[in-house]
Amino acid sequence: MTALPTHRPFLDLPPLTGASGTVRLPGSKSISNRVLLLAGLAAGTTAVHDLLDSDDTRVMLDALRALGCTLRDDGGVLHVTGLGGRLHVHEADLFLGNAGTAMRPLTAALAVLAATQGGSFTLAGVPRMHERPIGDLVDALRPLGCQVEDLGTPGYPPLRLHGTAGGTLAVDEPIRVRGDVSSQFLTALLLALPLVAGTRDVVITVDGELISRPYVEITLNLLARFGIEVERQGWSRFTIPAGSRYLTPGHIHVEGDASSASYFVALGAIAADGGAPVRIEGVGLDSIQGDIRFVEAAQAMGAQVRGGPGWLSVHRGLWPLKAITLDCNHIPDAAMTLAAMALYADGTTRLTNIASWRVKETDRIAAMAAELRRVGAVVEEGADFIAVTPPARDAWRAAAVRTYDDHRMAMCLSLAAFNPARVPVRILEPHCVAKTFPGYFDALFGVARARPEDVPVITVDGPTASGKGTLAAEVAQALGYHLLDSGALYRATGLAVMDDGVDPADETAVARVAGLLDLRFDGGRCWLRGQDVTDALRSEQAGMMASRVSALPAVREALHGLQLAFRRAPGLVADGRDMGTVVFPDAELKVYLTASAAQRAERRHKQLISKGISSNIQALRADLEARDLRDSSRTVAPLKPAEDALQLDNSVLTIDESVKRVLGWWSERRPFGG
Ligand SMILES: O=C(O)C1=C[C@@H](OP(=O)(O)O)[C@@H](O)[C@H](O)C1
Ligand SMILES: C=C(OP(=O)(O)O)C(=O)O
Repeated sequence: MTALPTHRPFLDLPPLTGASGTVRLPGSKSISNRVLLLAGLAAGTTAVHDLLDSDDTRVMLDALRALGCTLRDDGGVLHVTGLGGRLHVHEADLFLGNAGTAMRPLTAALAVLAATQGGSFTLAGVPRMHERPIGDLVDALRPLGCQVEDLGTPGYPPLRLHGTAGGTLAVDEPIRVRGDVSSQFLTALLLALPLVAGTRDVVITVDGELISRPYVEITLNLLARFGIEVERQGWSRFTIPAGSRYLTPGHIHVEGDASSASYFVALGAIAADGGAPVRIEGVGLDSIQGDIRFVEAAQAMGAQVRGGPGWLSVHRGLWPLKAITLDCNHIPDAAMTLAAMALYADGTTRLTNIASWRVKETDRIAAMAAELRRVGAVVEEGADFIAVTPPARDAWRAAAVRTYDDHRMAMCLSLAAFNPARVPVRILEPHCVAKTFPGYFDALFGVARARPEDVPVITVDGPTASGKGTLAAEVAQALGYHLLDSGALYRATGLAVMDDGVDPADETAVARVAGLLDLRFDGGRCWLRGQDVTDALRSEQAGMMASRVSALPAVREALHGLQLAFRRAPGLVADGRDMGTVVFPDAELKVYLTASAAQRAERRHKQLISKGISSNIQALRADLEARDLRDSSRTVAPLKPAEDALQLDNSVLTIDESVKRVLGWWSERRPFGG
């Protein structure tokens, strides 16, 4: 399982200037949750390849598990052994988060199963899910004989579905469902009703105009993969033939998510102007997802897109982008990305026929209008449209934008960071991307470029054992910034010098070792020449050696470029001894961390004891004082606070208190207010 993003109150994006490189997309949410349900209803085992791992699929997996399906992860391939249409568990309380693709289809499937085999199931979600309509689906199920009880506001989750064994359903007459609020109600019936199509055709008719039609095509496509060939007459009559049974295809592959692709198509259109394109892998022009047609909309705005099976490649074409007016009913999710692209258009972009935006993760028309205005755009909204006029160059504002627990708000608004005014953007509650794209920001920073001088840096300098490593790591974690433990570079040089038997006093030889340092930081571990040296770096011996080699000017010079390269979006926290004075003299915040020698000796003593290493506190203190003296009296980059550094004596502060202090200073310096 991939790690879900850390919960942090905000993520600041520096002004971004360009983009190129490759993004590998996570799996499609719509395909993943349909495949999981179909595999869960079928007999036998289905091997699902490239399944999306996100909030929406986790709630579906939890539900299947609770219902008695067997799930086995085998090196990234999920083997789902289904129920074969027979309930194994007759009572369960299911929590479905904010996943429409879990709530609606499971409601239909469990209503039918409970009504025919007996059982009682409650389906609930997050508070917003309890504001998302489901009445049209309930209204379709009740006349069949399904018992659906409203546990809250009628027409909305939570619901209880129950029934007694041996019940039959009235499916001889066509089953009517409204299609103008969400296509997921029809999808839910199509996925569930093969359960009762044993001896007769089951017909579903759609009342009212069906919206979001391409999602119904995904449903039909995947039903066919599971052996069920639904006959469709226009968009108003669907027949599930008598004798339909879910048959596992054995293996099934989930395409990359076409809605997730839209952010990178937009990125290419806005920012890939330097030769190399933004390449998107995992979804291509052969996709079965309707949102692939976002590509046409992006092309109409000026994007240059090429593509093939499983890939897209995007360049900037027209600039500024061309404003468009578009009926977006066929691409309700990706259309939000057009609203963000509209920030860079040559006039007013008008997106119409998007009333369903109002009943999704949030009221997306209202939310998008409010947040685009916050960055400076002029926005008009109506019941079913939004019209966006970009900010004039000097009207762009550094804004803290709200995301309303809506993944797409966070991803769309990140595109505002390419503004010509070079103002940063603060994304509030950025972890909401976990609904469908947990790694979104990493993917974005993997391809987006910022000018180094626009990337914010916080430096934390101070004497040995002052706790700067811990403080810097915590601050970096809180802000989602990169971390440079510059001491580790010197320690690693020290280790490499010992390894190679180089004389630590031979400046030229040591500098050569430093210049060729093959060092990699990854997930809190550090590899030197392919070997994990995380613990070795912390040894007293490495520390003493670091202090010696770091006094050599040629060594400091050799490591300088390496250190500068850590300054990458979204930002950097750099800890060391000369970060604020020499390496990042333009850092926005410089902290000089101190603690009394007695305190530092005691901390180091405790640290060593906890590792089972005995030590003498007096000797430690003498060592520290000797090192302080050597570090502050050396001629190159002596240890001293930068003139503009803020001093923090943490002798009597807890780590949390120190972190809070630094984050407080930081927020005072940011342009977002509050
Ligand atoms: O069936 C699906 O997978 C979906 C259908 C669409 O919803 P509506 O039919 O409610 O527009 C879409 O917005 C949603 O993200 C996924
Ligand atoms: C509307 C969306 O989700 P859901 O599947 O919960 O309807 C979406 O992902 O944009």
